[in-house]
Amino acid sequence: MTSANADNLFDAKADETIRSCLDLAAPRSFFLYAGAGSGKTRSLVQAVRDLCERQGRELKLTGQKVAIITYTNAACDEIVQRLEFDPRVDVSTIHAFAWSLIRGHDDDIRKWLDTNLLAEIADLEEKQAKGRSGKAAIERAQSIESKTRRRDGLPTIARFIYSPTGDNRTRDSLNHAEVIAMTAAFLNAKPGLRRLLIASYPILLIDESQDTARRLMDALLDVQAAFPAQFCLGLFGDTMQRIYADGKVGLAEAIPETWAKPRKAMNHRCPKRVIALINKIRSDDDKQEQQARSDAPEGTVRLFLAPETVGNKRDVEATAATKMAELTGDEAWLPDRDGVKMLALEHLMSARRFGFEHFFGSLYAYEPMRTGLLDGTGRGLGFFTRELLPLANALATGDRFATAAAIRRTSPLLDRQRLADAGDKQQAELERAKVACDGLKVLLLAENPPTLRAVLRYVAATELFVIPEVLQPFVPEVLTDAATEPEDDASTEAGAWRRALDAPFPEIEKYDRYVRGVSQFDTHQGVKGREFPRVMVVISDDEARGFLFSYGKLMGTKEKTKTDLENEAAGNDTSIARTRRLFYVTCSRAAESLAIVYYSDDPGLARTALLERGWFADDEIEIVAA
Ligand SMILES: Nc1ncnc2c1ncn2[C@@H]1O[C@H](COP(=O)(O)OP(=O)(O)OP(=O)(O)O)[C@@H](O)[C@H]1O
Repeated sequence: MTSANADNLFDAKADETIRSCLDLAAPRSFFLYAGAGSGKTRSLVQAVRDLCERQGRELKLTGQKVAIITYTNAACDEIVQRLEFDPRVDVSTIHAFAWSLIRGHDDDIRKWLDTNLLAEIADLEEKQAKGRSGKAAIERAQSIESKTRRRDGLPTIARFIYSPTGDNRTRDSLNHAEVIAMTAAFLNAKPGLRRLLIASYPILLIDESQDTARRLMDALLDVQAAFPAQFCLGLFGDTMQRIYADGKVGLAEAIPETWAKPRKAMNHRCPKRVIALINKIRSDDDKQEQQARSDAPEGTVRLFLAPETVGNKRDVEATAATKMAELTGDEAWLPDRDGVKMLALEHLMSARRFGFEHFFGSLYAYEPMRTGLLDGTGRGLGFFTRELLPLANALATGDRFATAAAIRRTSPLLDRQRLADAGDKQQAELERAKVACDGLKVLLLAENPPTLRAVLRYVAATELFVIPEVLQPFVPEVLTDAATEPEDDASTEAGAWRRALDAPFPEIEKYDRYVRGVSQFDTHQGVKGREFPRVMVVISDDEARGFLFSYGKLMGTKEKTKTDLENEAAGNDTSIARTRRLFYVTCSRAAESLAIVYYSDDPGLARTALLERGWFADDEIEIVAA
């Protein structure tokens, strides 16, 4: 047997254990505990495929299914495809799965909401009584009012609705947290729902279980404890990769003795040098060590240090990328090649680097829009990304078919009924559409790209597309009230749009690529479960402005605070532990080479601290720009 083949079998025992657990006649629950790149997702897919081969007939006869819960919609699609759309398997996100269990239980939902809203209102009123007047008090009063209104309206709602991927802002809709909390509560309190769950899904597998909403995880653990012989709960995860606040702390310790606990110790993804680094990062946590494949390349890791105060961060990153190209001999590292996955700490850092900050930052400042902005479904966005952008691209390349297709889809100018009504003036109508497109092309290709506002007005004047309601206030030259909010009012949807419309049109394409996940950029959290040949991790505590993570503390340039020490002593999570886990996730995405660009408050001190800790060798650290 060649050594690479032997590597494939290195953790075969774990797969064998999982295989024996997935048995409809004698199910056994299990927790697969394994580090990054160890093939957890691969094991999951293989185990289900194998089960379908062995007992697929039984599943078909009983109508029972295997349920798989993944973390993201992209991960769902990936697994569905790898299982070749097998109808005996239901793959969904936790939110979609939870909703599938409780949807239609409208009376129970109403009762739960009523009790929950009452408790929330009581809590707010108590705070209001104690608190001082000011902005927080005004917001609390608004919140009390809207919750009271929502509670009063509950009896009139016949059917509650929910979209796992949407904003859920209508009065009959539930929000994400409510669906999770409700499902957990119903599973705890309603034996019928438990029985329905295990009868429909005798096997439930959860990928990335370390980040699964803890309330639901607890409820599922309880169901398993009540029906150990009828229900197999299979958890795949890595506690070192718990990066969302919602995940269950201490999951590994909560697993009952009776469960199988297979382990995998080989990392099939990363080169040797990256594995050595992530083993070091992990050594301050649970000390689990991974082994590289025998055919794994050595790989390259570099830490580029620069001061937080450096003038142009993009120059630093370009210098680092060029240096990586030299070191690895891999030209795909060169800055203009788009071959590197750039991981920033948060979305605004990506928007700044990729060049869509004006548009994105303006809308991102308006909190209620964030979910819709990040998945591209928010009000008004489709007008730019799904209607205008395809037309703009078609016009820019002179593709007449694509141009016709882009306007035919939704333009009122080519509306069938309208053309039919035009009778012998049909030709004139078609000519109007052509003239409108020609004018748009001139506008878009002008030396100075137009603002979104200019494009919006042009489209309204030519009737190329229907203007969505949220953008209508910005069409007239003399603005209506909604569009003339104070300059800095980011707390309203109209205020956010007013500023976003000042962005140049080319930002739309970048924004669109970013949210579709096909750009070079992503966040540290956004890439869990994925892998890329070349990864650049960009770190700047100042720029991220977050309080959840602190690379300064992790890298040894900032002291732990009193709260950190207290949390550590009490066994609670700390910002250092959180940051360490996030760093472990990002570094372990690299399949070939890894660059870390770290903007530090004290690069010299960071260097000394990291050398002492042995994370990097002396010649692997470079201080760029002073
Ligand atoms: N036994 C194996 N032989 C060869 N390649 C493997 C094997 N197991 C996994 N791989 C490859 O290693 C990579 C990582 O696998 P996978 O994504 O399933 O790991 P994971 O444990 O889910 O990772 P992470 O926790 O880091 O997201 C993939 O490219 C996969 O195809």
